[in-house]
Amino acid sequence: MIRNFDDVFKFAKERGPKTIAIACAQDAEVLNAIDEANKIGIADAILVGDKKKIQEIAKENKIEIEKYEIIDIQDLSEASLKAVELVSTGKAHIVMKGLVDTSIILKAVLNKEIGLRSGNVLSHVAVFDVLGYDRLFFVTDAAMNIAPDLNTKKQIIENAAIVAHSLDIEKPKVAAICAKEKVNPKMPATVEAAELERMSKDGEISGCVVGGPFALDNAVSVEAAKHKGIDHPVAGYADILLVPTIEAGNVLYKSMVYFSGSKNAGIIVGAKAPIVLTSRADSEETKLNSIALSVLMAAKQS
Ligand SMILES: CCCC(=O)OP(=O)(O)O
Repeated sequence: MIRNFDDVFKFAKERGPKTIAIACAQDAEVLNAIDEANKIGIADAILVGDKKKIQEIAKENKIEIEKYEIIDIQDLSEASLKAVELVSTGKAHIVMKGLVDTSIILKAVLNKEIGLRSGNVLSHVAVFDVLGYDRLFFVTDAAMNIAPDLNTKKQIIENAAIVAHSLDIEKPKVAAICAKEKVNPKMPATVEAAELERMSKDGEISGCVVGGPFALDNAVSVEAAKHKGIDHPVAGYADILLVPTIEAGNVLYKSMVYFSGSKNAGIIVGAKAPIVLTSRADSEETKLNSIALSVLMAAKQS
């Protein structure tokens, strides 16, 4: 079982290298991250984007850019489509978002002719290595699904469970996070959380154990759960934190990055191949962690 990012890198070295097609690669953090991933032997890259800018950034950052194939496309949508096409035609295993809006790259991923649709719901999974915990947390969905309905939440959970499986966590515990741990008909998220637990018990959700509703404290802290008198196999032991809406997820994501200094990674799953997708403001380290995570996902999917 993989418990932290050191383990993620250890296993990515064993299960990689994988080739990453980077859409709009003219970004210093992205180029430094992919070059580091290449140096440690987990990834190779095809850089799609503004060649002149890519070469300038490489020179400023002392990156030996000759090692990589560059496909010169300046238009962001066209570059995103080309990166996706490289994956759908088998020339690369993973797509990575460079200096481009999430909506543009996702439009390319969903393109009917050359996209990477699989028929499943696509969702974002952020992985956090939090100081003081001996396991990784999976937060979903902080970036894509705005206000998922019950069935979409089920699929978001199953997508996150697949990511956990790629990290050798066989039966992840999923907490459906709400503002409180009791069902309140005035709070629809609590009603749906209880329904997700029921669906899990009845075998309608695969690859994990779901509990809910939980507030964040009793999902991640055994002491908090005991203090509140909650006796449940998921209470205090959650691996996957299913948030009710994108606002809750995005605030949790950015709180963990900016207030707790947690290490993190992010990918989109549910397509035919993993898509590395972090916040534009995330660090080079986060982008490198995300590459390592995507290598494990690609190894699982191939
Ligand atoms: C994974 C977080 C998605 C996000 O908020 O991205 P931006 O900060 O680039 O908007």
